[in-house]
Amino acid sequence: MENRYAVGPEQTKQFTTEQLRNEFLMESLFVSGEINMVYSHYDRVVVGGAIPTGSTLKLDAGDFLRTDYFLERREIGIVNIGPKGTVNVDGEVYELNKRDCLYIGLGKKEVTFESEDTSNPARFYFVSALAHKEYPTRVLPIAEAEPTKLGSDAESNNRTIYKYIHSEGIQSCQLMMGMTLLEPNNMWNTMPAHIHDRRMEVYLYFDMEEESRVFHFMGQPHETRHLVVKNEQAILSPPWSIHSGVGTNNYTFIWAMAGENYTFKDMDFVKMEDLK
Ligand SMILES: O=C[C@H](O)[C@@H](O)CC(=O)C(=O)O
Ligand SMILES: [Zn+2]
Repeated sequence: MENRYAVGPEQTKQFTTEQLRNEFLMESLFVSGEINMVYSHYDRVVVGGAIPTGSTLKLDAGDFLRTDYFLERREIGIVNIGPKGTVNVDGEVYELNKRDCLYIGLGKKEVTFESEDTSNPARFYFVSALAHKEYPTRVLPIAEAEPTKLGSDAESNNRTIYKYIHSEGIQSCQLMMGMTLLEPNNMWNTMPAHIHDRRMEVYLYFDMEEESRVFHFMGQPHETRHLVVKNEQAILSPPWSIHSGVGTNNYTFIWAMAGENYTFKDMDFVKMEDLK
């Protein structure tokens, strides 16, 4: 578990490219045969990746959380971004095909990840937030997630947002999670940009070619910076920051939020003349 403290906008202004990347970019969540996690102090979310290639990989609190088990005080959303795999939750087995989501509620003690075919392993992405009560553990296949069409070809941002965990989908304490698919030849996400000072957000970019890059924009609207992102890398987006990107090729991303309210539409859109 890697620790990341929360930094503020005034400090962030002074950062070099390397410092920006160290604070906000998670470059190596996905490593074959490993489970890797980052603990962020923005709303205390844990972001992780697991690629089970041999035996199962266990979601473990280790000595970092100082709880007896990972979900003792937490809930978690998991999306498989690779070939078929299973998640075992206290003996109950959940199958996840590519793009399916599993939510596990507070208090479940043992969570393990497994691939159906270890030579072509599953790739589990997850985001966990603090929880105050147990909501039912539930799978939502991508086909049953609620789609919302946004953008247009003319603006190069024609895309569909699928919501998995939110007030009208899988219920949770504070975690919201979904996936955005761009139509072919559309490269912009979340432009016009927005901020929501009441919630932090995590972005995972994937389904990208090795040579493709996303230029992810962050920062206060009048003080933007960018991060150059490769396939299966994730971004911590502070509550004071925009989060928007443009790719050199098509890509998909998973967004997750945690924080004060549970209102997906709570977003303050940034006027174009205010972006600097
Ligand atoms: O607060 C909401 C999140 O930023 C995402 O839902 C935005 C997004 O997926 C998009 O516009 O493409
Ligand atoms: Zn947002």
